[in-house]
Amino acid sequence: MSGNGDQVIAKLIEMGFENSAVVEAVEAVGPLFDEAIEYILNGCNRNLLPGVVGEHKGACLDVGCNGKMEVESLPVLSKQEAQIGSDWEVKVNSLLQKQFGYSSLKKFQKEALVAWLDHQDCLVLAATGSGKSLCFQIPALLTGKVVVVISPLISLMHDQCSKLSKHGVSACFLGSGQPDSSVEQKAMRGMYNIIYVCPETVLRLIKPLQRLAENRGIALFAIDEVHCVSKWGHDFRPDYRRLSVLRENFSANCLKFLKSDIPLMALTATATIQVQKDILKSLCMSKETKIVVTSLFRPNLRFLVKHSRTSSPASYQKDFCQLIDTYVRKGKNGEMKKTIILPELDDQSDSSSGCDTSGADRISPIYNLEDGDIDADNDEITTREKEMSVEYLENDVDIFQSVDDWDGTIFSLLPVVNFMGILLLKEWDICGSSRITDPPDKLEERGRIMKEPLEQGPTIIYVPTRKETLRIAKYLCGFGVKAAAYNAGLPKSHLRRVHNEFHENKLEVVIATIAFGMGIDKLNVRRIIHYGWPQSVEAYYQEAGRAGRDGKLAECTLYANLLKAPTLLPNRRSEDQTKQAYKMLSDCFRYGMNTSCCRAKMLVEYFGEDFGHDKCLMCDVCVNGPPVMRNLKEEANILMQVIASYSVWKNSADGSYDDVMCSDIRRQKFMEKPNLRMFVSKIREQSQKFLATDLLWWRGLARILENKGYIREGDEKFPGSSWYIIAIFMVQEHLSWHVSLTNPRFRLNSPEPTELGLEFLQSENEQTFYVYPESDMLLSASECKSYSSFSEWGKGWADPEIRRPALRE
Ligand SMILES: Nc1ncnc2c1ncn2[C@@H]1O[C@H](COP(=O)(O)OP(=O)(O)OP(=O)(O)O)[C@@H](O)[C@H]1O
Ligand SMILES: [Mg+2]
Repeated sequence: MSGNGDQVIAKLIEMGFENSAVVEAVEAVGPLFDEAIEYILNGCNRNLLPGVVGEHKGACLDVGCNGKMEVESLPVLSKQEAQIGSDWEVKVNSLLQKQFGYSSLKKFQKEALVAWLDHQDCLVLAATGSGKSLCFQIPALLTGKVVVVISPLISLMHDQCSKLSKHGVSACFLGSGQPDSSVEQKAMRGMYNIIYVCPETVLRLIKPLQRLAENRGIALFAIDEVHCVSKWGHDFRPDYRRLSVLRENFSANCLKFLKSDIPLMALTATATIQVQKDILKSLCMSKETKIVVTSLFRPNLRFLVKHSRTSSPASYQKDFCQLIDTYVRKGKNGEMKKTIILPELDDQSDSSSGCDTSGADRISPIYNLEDGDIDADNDEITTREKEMSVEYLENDVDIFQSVDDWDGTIFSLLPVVNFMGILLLKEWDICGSSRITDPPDKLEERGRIMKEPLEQGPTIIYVPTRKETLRIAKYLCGFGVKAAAYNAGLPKSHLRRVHNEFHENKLEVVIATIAFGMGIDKLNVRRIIHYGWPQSVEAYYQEAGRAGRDGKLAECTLYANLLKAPTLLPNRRSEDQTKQAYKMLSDCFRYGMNTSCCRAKMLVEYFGEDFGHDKCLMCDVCVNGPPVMRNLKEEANILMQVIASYSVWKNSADGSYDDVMCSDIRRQKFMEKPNLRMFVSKIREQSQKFLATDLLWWRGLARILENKGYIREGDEKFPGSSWYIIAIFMVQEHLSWHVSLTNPRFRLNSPEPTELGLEFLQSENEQTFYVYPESDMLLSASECKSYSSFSEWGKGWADPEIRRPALRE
């Protein structure tokens, strides 16, 4: 990043660097942000300050639930340079029981600790809710040294501090959200066992942290939610990328008093293989980094996808009827609490105008609102939203229960050699409670669990825009559901209250944007609803991971308009980031379109895990079975033909395409900007049989052909992209084939048949092409009223009676 000198100076000062140091750095390196930071930090290296800043007195300060500090004894085994003997496991188990009330470490936690004991860097890839936090909390307790945890959200840091405080562990968080200005100084004098800090702040604290390392000692740098490092990930935070300074500034080379580099421990639940590689490289983690991997499979989560137009009151009525029923109609003993008559709503009406809420408590979806507090029209989820969520802070949240019902049952332990030739510990660490303790291959047992009703518990509804959080909250409140909106544009007082009441089980439903997600550790969330397309599979799985952290059955439902391709939410992105964002959106779209593959399998395999089974037996695909396979040889042939002949024509301009292009203008347009619509109209001109076949249907077929490797995007400049999804955008937005992403000159070429595709076209003997039609194909066929050879399809799909038997052996 570079900018004008004043801007760079202002930003650096805002980050907390000293005025004089900033000015000196910018004078030395020019208005270059990264270089200036490096200059300042290197300056730190040159001028390491000796001496004790503060004395560690064997006492620590806890952030109590009221925000006050209380002095407590340090639960440490010894002071600096603790001798951790071979009996470390015994010590850890005793600490675990004493401090947390857990009986033992989970297998993956133990592996991460072994790496740390060996002074090794470690990358922990473990499922949401599996207990990654403990991997970096234990080293602090075991040594009495400080653990510095880099975390992306202040709300998350605060939650963790509050929870630790409940367990009698001293912890604090630093940064813009810290109301007490003395905490930072105290932390740098070694008065807390665990310091949570956001990346922006850690960059400015390098020098004091080096002093801390010399005095009390730093046992470990933990980088939580480390997928934020990677621009290939779903939640890229540029400041995370600068964390390579930790390796540079806390190595034995740099700090002579260290015997070995201070180890780095990086943790996440949602990193694809590409992201994992990027993390290791970006953080300059050691070549010897130990990678601890658990299965990302969450066996107690049931995944479903449902078609809904979303964001209209008519859809709310259809989609939330059951939810309202769950919370409002059933009282404590199962009897009706109050009668709510669901009103007939018309699509245009205001979300709650037609609701009969007589007798229902009127609940406001927003607390403490003053006029002008909400900009309901601000639909954008911008970088600012994330920043605001970073700024948001609760002072009085201390509501977590101490629960010990997560059992690390290991199903298999198989070493796998990963992409770097590093030995991976691959384990099935199933986070089940007593209700779900069986491995996924015990079909009958899982089939039984699947049929059981969900227990009582709250719901989180994720929506793409701030406006929708308000609309849906208002709609649900209108029926007496205790619901509240949560988005970063709302006043902090409201957000604090929602956070509190959600954790205290006073709220039944929270309707949130992405501002309410990462790391939230509430045990009994029973439903996660995504209302509208998520931006990526990673974000989806991360948010879905808030459900069922008690190990009991929970449901994750994606409601999306399966007839409409998703769109990218506005955000500032570079060209590369935009391409990547489209790629991730396209993967998410595939997940929604899928009708034949187990959803849990699709999700975990997205992250590079071999699921090892065909079915989870709980998701909608496993339960309902795939639709009937269809022989689409004829349809595939004709689509391939028009694409292939276009490709030939484009290369040789032999005029064959002219025959079907009626006007010069159209021909010209097609020549320059071919799109699926035009291919389809060409098919319609060639064959009466396909006159009524919907464009959406062809779109689905094109996707299947691409998946089979029969067609591909011709432009190598856009690797990994799916041309079909771009085509969808174009069809919907009436855009040209020349897609303008961030760079208007960016150009996509037309799809072309692959060699495999050409072989397929020529294979006269190959009479069949059986495929599972996907969601858009089925829906478009079922909605098609006029003549269509596919008109029976939708019926087949909708009617379970004529679906495939659900659970095949
Ligand atoms: N060894 C253990 N035994 C029993 N329970 C544990 C153990 N370790 C952690 N837990 C529990 O697991 C739950 C989830 O822990 P944590 O928040 O660390 O998960 P996480 O892996 O960081 O999830 P996410 O990826 O969503 O942030 C916590 O409620 C914690 O109490
Ligand atoms: Mg976590």
